[in-house]
Amino acid sequence: MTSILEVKDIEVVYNRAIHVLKGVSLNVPEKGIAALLGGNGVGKSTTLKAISNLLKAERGAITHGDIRYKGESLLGWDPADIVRSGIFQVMEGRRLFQHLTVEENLRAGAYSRRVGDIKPDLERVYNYFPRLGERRAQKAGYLSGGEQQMAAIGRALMARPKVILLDEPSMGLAPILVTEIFEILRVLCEEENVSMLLAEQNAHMALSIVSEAYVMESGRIISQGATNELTKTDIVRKSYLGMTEEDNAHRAYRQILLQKRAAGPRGGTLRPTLGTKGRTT
Ligand SMILES: Nc1ncnc2c1ncn2[C@@H]1O[C@H](COP(=O)(O)OP(=O)(O)OP(=O)(O)O)[C@@H](O)[C@H]1O
Repeated sequence: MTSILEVKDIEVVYNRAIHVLKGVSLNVPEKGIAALLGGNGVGKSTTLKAISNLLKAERGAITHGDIRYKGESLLGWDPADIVRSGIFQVMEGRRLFQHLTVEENLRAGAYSRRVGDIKPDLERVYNYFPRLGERRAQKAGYLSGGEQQMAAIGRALMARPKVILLDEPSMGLAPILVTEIFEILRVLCEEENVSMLLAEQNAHMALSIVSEAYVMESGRIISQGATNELTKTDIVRKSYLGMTEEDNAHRAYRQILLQKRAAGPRGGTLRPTLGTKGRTT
C-alpha cells in the first residue's frame, strides 16, 4: 500500500533538554487509517504536533529525522502551509470556538481554502453528522462532548483535507458515542478518500477501524504491524487490550462456572470454592 505520509526516525526535544521522541517512524497509508496507540505521556500528541509543525509554540523542536508528505519533506514548513497542503489536525480536547455557533466553527475550517461557496461542504458535514445540522445555530460551548468532537471533525472536513490527524477522539466520551464517531471516521475514509492518523489510548476501538497500528512507549515505537497481526501479540493484548492467554483462560473458566451454576446442583460436578468463606467467583 502506498504511504501518503511518512514519519522517519524523528527525535523531538522540548526546551532543548527534554528528549521526548527517540526515533519514531510510521507510515499513514493512502486512503487508509493508521493508529498510534499508547498510554498517557508516551509521545502521541508530540508526534502529531511534529507533523503539523506546531512544536515551536511549545518550545519543542525536531532534532533528527524527516517527515515526508507525498514524498516531499515537511520540515521547516509554516503550519498554515501544511494545512493548505492538505494535512489537518484535530487537536486533543476538541478546541472549538466556544462562543461561536456550530456553523461558524465549521466555516472557520474552510478558511485555509480561500474559496467562495462553502454551502455544499456544510451540507456534506451535516449529512455525516445530522446532529450538527440540528444544532447549527447553537453556540459550540453548549454542545455535549460527543457533539463537540463531531464538530471538530466536521471543521477538519471543511478544509477538504487529504490527511486528518486525530488526537484522542474518544477522550471523555461514552462508549456508544465512541462507536458512532469511529464508524463515521471509517466511512469518511472510504467515501471522502481521506487518510487518517489516529492517536488513541482506546486501543479496542482504534483497532476496530484501522488497517495498521503502532504501539508507543516512552517516545519509541515498541510494536507495529497490520491490525490482525498486532492483536495477536502479547504486548498489545496485555498492555492495551487487557487480554492475555491467562485472561482468556480465566474468562473461559468463569463462563463454565456460570453455566454450571445456572444449570443448578444437578447440572454438573464442578463446584469450586474460591476463598475461605465459601464464596465463589
Ligand atoms: N511543551 C512541553 N514541554 C515539556 N515537556 C512536554 C511538553 N509537551 C509534552 N511534554 C512531555 O512530553 C511527553 C509526551 O507528551 P505527549 O503529550 O506527547 O504524550 P501523549 O502520548 O500524547 O500523552 P496524553 O495522551 O497524556 O496526551 C510527556 O512526558 C510530557 O510531559
